[in-house]
Amino acid sequence: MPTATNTAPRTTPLRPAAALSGDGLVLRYGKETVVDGVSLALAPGRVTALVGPNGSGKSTLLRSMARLHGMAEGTLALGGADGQQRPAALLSARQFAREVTLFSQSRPAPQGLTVREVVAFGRHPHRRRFAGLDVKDRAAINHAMEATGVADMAARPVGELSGGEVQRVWLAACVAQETGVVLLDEPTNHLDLRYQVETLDLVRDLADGHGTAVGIVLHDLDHAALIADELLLMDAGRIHAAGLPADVLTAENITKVYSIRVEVTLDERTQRLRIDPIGRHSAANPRKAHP
Ligand SMILES: Nc1ncnc2c1ncn2[C@@H]1O[C@H](COP(=O)(O)OP(=O)(O)OP(=O)(O)O)[C@@H](O)[C@H]1O
Repeated sequence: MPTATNTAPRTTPLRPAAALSGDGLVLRYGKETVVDGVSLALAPGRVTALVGPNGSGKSTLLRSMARLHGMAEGTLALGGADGQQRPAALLSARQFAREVTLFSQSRPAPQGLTVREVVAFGRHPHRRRFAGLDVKDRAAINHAMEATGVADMAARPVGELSGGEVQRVWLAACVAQETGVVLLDEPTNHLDLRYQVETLDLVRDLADGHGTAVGIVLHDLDHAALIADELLLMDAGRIHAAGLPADVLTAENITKVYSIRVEVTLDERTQRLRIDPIGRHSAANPRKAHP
């Protein structure tokens, strides 16, 4: 059953209580509404992927879930271990940062800081004022650097790193924050093949190994199909379809939303969905096959 709708969220008894949920979210820039009445629930141990065309509202939705974009309408709630929901607005910035982290594309490469120092930013919400790093902080930082493949560059200045390396450093800072909810905006962008795969593996590890609720924006539909437990296909600020990847990523849905023909196939051996866009030069294009 879909967990994201354009109206009220639906729940099933089998589903764990949401770690973070948004209900009836209306998001604007000035007078322009860019997300229009979307509800979604991120559950512990599950990966929810947001896909959709450029400008469909994915990043704005993710930012609002991280309290970085004010809501014109709607509510945001955090779930506790007791199953109770608390309005996110009641938490201080520091309390909220112990529960939710956001990885976004717009993070700079801070000059004059080492990789380890940047990853240590992730521990800020857990530290007492003016206190140094304790044993738990150091363990979290080391683990995050290992998990994101930046441990070997721990002492290097971030200003000297490539774009993809800086991205992995910020991803490590998010992992070091040890939150129950992790929001990721296009984390595989700019990464080479190996680190794209390792980042997707890390996301699954967070969900499967730590029970983290993950919300992730992805452009690559093959990746989304591979990693997501649930998928939200956005179109012009609304949810066009939500549910299991195989139910959402149909040729009909993709063609409607992206305005391009596609072939969707299921690999019998691996049970993986494959989405092949049919471009003008594609062999699957009938006009190409029969000029
Ligand atoms: N700072 C801003 N000021 C005004 N409008 C904005 C701003 N940021 C985004 N928008 C508009 O809001 C809409 C949604 O943008 P958003 O970045 O959320 O979409 P997206 O689905 O994440 O797109 P993309 O796939 O290109 O990253 C777009 O029409 C965009 O032009």
